Amino acid sequence: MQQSLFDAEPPDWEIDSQQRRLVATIVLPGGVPGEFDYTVPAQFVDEKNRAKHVEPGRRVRVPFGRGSRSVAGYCVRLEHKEVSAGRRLKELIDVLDAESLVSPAMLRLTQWMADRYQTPWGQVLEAVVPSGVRGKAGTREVTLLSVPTKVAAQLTTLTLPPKQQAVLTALAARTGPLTAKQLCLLVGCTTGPINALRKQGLIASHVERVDTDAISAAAQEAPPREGPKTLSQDQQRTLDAVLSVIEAGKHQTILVHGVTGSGKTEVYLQAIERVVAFGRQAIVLVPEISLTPQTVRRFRERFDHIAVLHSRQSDVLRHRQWRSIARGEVQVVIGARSAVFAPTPRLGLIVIDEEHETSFKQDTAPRYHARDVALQRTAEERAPLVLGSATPALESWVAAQQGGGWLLTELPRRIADRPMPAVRLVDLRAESLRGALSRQLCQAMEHALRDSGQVILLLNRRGYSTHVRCPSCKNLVKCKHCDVAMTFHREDRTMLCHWCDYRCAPPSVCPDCRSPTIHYGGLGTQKLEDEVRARFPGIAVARMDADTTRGANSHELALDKFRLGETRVLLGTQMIAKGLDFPNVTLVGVVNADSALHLPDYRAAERTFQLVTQVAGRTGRGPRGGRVIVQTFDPEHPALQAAADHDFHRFAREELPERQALGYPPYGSLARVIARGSSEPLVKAYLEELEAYVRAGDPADSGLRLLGPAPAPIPRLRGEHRYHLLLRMPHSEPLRQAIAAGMGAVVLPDGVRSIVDIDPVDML
Ligand SMILES: Nc1ncnc2c1ncn2[C@@H]1O[C@H](COP(=O)(O)OP(=O)(O)OP(=O)(O)O)[C@@H](O)[C@H]1O
Ligand SMILES: [Zn+2]
Repeated sequence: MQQSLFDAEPPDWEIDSQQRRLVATIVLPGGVPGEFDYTVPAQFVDEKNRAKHVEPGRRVRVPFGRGSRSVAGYCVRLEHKEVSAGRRLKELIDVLDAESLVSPAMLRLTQWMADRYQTPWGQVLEAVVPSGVRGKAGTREVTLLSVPTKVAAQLTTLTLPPKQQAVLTALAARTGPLTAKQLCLLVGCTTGPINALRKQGLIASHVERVDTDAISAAAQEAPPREGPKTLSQDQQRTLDAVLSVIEAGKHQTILVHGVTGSGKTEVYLQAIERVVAFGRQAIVLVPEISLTPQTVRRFRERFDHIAVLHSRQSDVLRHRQWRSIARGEVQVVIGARSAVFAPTPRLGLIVIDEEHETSFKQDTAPRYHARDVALQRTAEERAPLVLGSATPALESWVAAQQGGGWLLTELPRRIADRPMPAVRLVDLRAESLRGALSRQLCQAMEHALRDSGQVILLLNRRGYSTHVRCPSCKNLVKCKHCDVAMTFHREDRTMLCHWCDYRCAPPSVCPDCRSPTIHYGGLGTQKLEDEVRARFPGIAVARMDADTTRGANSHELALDKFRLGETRVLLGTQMIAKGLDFPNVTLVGVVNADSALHLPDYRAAERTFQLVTQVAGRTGRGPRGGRVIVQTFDPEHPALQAAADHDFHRFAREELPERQALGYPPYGSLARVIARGSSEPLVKAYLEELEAYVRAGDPADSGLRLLGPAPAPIPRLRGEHRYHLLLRMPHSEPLRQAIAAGMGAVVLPDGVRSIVDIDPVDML
């Protein structure tokens, strides 16, 4: 949608002067939709002042709206246009960036995202360019002085006052430019003679951005170099498939389905070596949680120039890395989902490891999925995309079947033909459980520890007691602001809401019926830790969850201790479930496999399959083998049965027909509109109106299905009521159009906010 901001009455003298004008098109970062045109004054196209040159990808300042408020926006287009008769465009006020923040390719990508995720283009750009880059963190502008070549040639023929002569000679003798301050120090003068020389045009100046300090970002010590490993047959076959696409210089998506421990990472490394040999760059996306020192080390052992991007970096470091990547100095960028926007000048390959992970989906606007963005980017920049997983997302799996257009390669065996670990499902209904650990799991732990093996225990709930309940009135202690149970954390003796972080003291009487007894039920990682310590005295136990990994390096330190064998039992939430490669782990225990099974989410079975398969994959990775105990109240569940057999094919075969019957992804496209506000009737009424509008405008044969509006599974969050509307259609494009039309037409009442989530992952 092209919009222009015109003044109401053009002055008379403008009307005749219709001509082609240079017009900059601007989008705004603050969520205002639309594109806005401005004319460009001559000073912003002056070749002599590149720092103030207007250019797509730079930010500019413009007068906006009726009051011509000055706002910053991104220039996304620059072209000569007929300015329509009798109208006058406003003028650009200033150019804010001395160089473009985003490449033309990235502009196209963000425009695609804006459409795909129904988010204003400017807002997408603001999210894609890190704040450290926008703020040019760690740099400042300096004015640098130099002697123009013409002047340098006739240096000896000039007659100048002695000080000026000294300054000019000193500056001419330097190979690089200097600041005025440096020059003063060098010659031992004030700025007087320098200014005099600048006035005469004998010294030229230009403005440049420099680092505030000279510390190199690459202070990391390089580990000893490793050569490539001799590949297994499966690995070689997979590598060949990837290399043939790399060499063809085209785009193609390759799904690498390899069981846990089949050596997928080695294949990525060798493929990237080829990309780097071609002078191109690779981007490797990993789930944030897998950004372990182990993964990074494996890349550092192979490549000279690595950039690691993660969420805990300072703005200064992020800005330096961004610039270094943009200059083409970095061979491999490793990072979580936002690394998909790394400004590599010659992209040769994107790899997404553990491509099924939900952390690749962003949960704030723009609600993009890094897999889809990577697909679009590699298609545009004609590079291969490699997706790897032991448990591919069903969307990817279907796309890689016959007719889906992707290539599929499989690694069905582990490295060195190691067997997959035996998995035993323990039926908790048949156990009279005193604590968290069944008799079988305890025995297996004793056995593993006696054999000097190590143990991983997965429990996907942090805290001590996950529900605190009054035994007489049966009421749960809930968060004051959210409709969710609060968790008791024993370390600081507080009740905590995991959604809004609200804390309060544990109640001494029931808040509802004042009964003096309160029951602390439900099992969290803290309680599990206590139980393990009590049952296995003298054994070093470590817990890893969001509470223990707040410190900057705590995650790495905990894993290092486990790798060195100082910790014997590692227990924690899903952050210990994937990516880890510790050969001495001979037992994995899943304390409660059902936690994800009963979520109100059509992917509940898939999530359960993935989690159990991935955590089971952490054992049996060394010559000593390994086994897995999975505790469940639902041992017949097909997802658990398939996970116990490490049988992804069977899981897919059983799950896909159900998805197909219901029209859920991968057989249909899904969107979710969530509305929230303090007034429940208003929130509900808004979605009802939206639902009615979309339904009325729907052609009968579109296949549209509308579900709701209904209260969201978490009906109240941070003091606001939440409703949602689910929309399903066979194809994504018409679905997005229907939503865009509805959102455009139905007025949002005051105090109600709404978001659109295309291809939602979070269903709560
Ligand atoms: N060709 C090879 N020869 C010997 N060892 C190898 C070879 N390829 C990989 N390895 C080793 O095998 C182990 C498992 O490999 P890797 O971690 O890459 O597997 P993966 O498929 O990524 O596993 P997961 O999906 O479980 O994370 C690693 O310790 C790795 O160094
Ligand atoms: Zn809360």
